[in-house]
Amino acid sequence: MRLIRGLNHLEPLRNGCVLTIGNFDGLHLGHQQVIEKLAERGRSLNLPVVAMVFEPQPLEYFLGDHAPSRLTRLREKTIQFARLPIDELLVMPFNRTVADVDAERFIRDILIGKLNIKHLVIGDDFHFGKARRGNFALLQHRGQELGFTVEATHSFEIGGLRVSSTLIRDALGEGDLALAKTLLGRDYSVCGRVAHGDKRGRQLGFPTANLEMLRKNTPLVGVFAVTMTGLDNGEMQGVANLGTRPTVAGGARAVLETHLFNFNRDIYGHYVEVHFKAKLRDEVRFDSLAALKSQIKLDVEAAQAFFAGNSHG
Ligand SMILES: Cc1cc2nc3c(=O)[nH]c(=O)nc-3n(C[C@H](O)[C@H](O)[C@H](O)COP(=O)(O)O)c2cc1C
Ligand SMILES: Nc1ncnc2c1ncn2[C@@H]1O[C@H](COP(=O)(O)OP(=O)(O)O)[C@@H](O)[C@H]1O
Repeated sequence: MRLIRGLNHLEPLRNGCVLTIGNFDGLHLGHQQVIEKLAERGRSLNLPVVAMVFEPQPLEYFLGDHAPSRLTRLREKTIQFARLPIDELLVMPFNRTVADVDAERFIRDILIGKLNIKHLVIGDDFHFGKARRGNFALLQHRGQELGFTVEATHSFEIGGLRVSSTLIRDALGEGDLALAKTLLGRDYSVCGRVAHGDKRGRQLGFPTANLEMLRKNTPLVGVFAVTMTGLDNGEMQGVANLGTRPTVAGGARAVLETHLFNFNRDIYGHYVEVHFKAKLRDEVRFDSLAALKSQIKLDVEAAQAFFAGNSHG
């Protein structure tokens, strides 16, 4: 998969492509199905498979802090996309200029001029262009004139539930990691680079690898049994706190802190992925560091019990 940031970095696709456009936040099972179907189309037409995402997501541009929390930041989306059968991920910066492009021009200059689309897959509620005037009907119309077909994605259901980013956000908000996993097709995870903290963890006896949650807000808070990948020794088990650390007055922005079992290495600067396996409890404010330390000891035991139970069945 090639990652292309902005149309300026894209040579016009002379032979055309098959395209889908969306937010793809979370790359959940519904998204994965859309990509699989698009890839089939690409194979039968012998054309490259392209996905277009906007960054920031349009709602974030318009609503700022009031936009729904993100499941996946761009880098995480990129990692998940790379696991799917697509050739190009086209990331379009979303700003006033893009928001103001009128729908006809978006079709003419971008979809045809640059991408030369032959087949397009979008949600039937997809709107685009200035004042959101572009929609499915317009695309179908222009498709007939300009020589491309348009297909609506069908909502994908599991056990009667319509898979959506919103449903996953709600599941995470309730700490229902099992439901999130069912909808995502994998454990919910967060990626990032291990950063320096306040060096308090070591004093407490529980060093923690810290990932700053760079997204504005996180749908998930609490203490969890987790695994970490990205280091050279495979999947490692640990316990993690995701939140604002009220005991040490952490700050407004959430941090993900992972204490790994039976591990004692400097991993600052490593790019890792933390996979959430089970929620152990909510984050609380303790009156003293001693009380926090006793609780962390119990959390470690609870997480180890979870892993021990799971390995037997
Ligand atoms: C398993 C675990 C559970 C935690 N639970 C809480 C908590 O409930 N409330 C809280 O304020 N901080 C909690 N913390 C965060 C600690 O305050 C934090 O790890 C410690 O201050 C070290 O910070 P540092 O890595 O910046 O040095 C928890 C940390 C771990 C590893
Ligand atoms: N078992 C472990 N789990 C997590 N990090 C560990 C562990 N052992 C050593 N480390 C290292 O120690 C660092 C965490 O120590 P800590 O005192 O919490 O410092 P900081 O406040 O900078 O996070 C991690 O970033 C990592 O490099």
